[in-house]
Amino acid sequence: MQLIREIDALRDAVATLRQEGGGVALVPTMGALHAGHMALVAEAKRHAAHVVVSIFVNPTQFGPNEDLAAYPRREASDSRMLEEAGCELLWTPAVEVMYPEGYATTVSMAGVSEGLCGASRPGHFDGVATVVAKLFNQVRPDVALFGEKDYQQLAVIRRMTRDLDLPVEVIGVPTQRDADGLALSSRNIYLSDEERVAARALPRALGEAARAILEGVDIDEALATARGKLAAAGFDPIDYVQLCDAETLQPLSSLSRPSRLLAAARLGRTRLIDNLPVVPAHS
Ligand SMILES: Nc1ncnc2c1ncn2[C@@H]1O[C@H](COP(=O)(O)OP(=O)(O)OP(=O)(O)O)[C@@H](O)[C@H]1O
Ligand SMILES: CC(C)(CO)[C@@H](O)C(=O)[O-]
Ligand code: BAL
Repeated sequence: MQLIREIDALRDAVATLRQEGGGVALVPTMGALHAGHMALVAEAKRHAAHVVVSIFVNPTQFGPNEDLAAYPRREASDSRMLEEAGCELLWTPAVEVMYPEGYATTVSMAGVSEGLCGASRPGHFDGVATVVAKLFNQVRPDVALFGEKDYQQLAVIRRMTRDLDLPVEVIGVPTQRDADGLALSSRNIYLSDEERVAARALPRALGEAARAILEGVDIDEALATARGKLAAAGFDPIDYVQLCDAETLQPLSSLSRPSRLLAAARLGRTRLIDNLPVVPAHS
């Protein structure tokens, strides 16, 4: 595996891979890799002969009071995991390479980026859309893979790719979970042992709410019950528990079309997110 830090070297290395044929897949990450990331790498290998992974803790997607400084960085173990998984190029630009002196461009969109985490994390999705657009231009992959764990992020990237006519197929990968259902996430490392036990209330509350809604329980009642379960488990604040249109992410008051149940809440110093599909049988 080649570890590359400069754009010219990246472009040369990707051109060499492309000459071999079979296509190029990109898996953008912020490192501190776990089985969730490795699921994306495994899926990438099913779509292209060559897998490029980026590790870049993108400062522009962190708010002023968020955990940019504390965000886990594990370069050595990340490299080992990627080498073993068959990744051929690891793109790890420095912040100054990604955002050089004089940088002044932001990719921003309306709609899917505005509610949910867009409301809780002002500017977050501008940061995400901008860095992913840059990663797409730097690597020029045929396919790019993102996790459904960050469902709103996936929707933002799909929207951007369509709107800007970017020649990249965006592929979503199902959320990988721990044995007790908690979505794998780099930030789970922040949880104390006690908090880690309490955190399982998030997937459980969402699962129970999804089942209730499919059984005809009033949506507002089901969402309020889920919020109550999270509060009882120690989550505070609860940023949102919301049933949304699966594509537009607009809030839904009836189960009229394929939907997604999304939640974000803080447990101690750790903000956790999760989401589940809610698809009525007749849809
Ligand atoms: N449990 C998971 N299942 C599927 N995909 C995942 C999972 N965790 C992360 N991913 C995906 O991996 C990619 C890189 O995410 P990132 O590096 O931010 O890791 P993370 O675990 O999401 O970290 P964080 O704790 O900051 O949310 C994203 O597309 C993300 O959706
Ligand atoms: C997509 C991404 C790599 C952009 O920094 C990040 O938001 C992430 O890891 O989910
Ligand atoms: N995968 C999540 C990226 C973030 O929270 O910034």
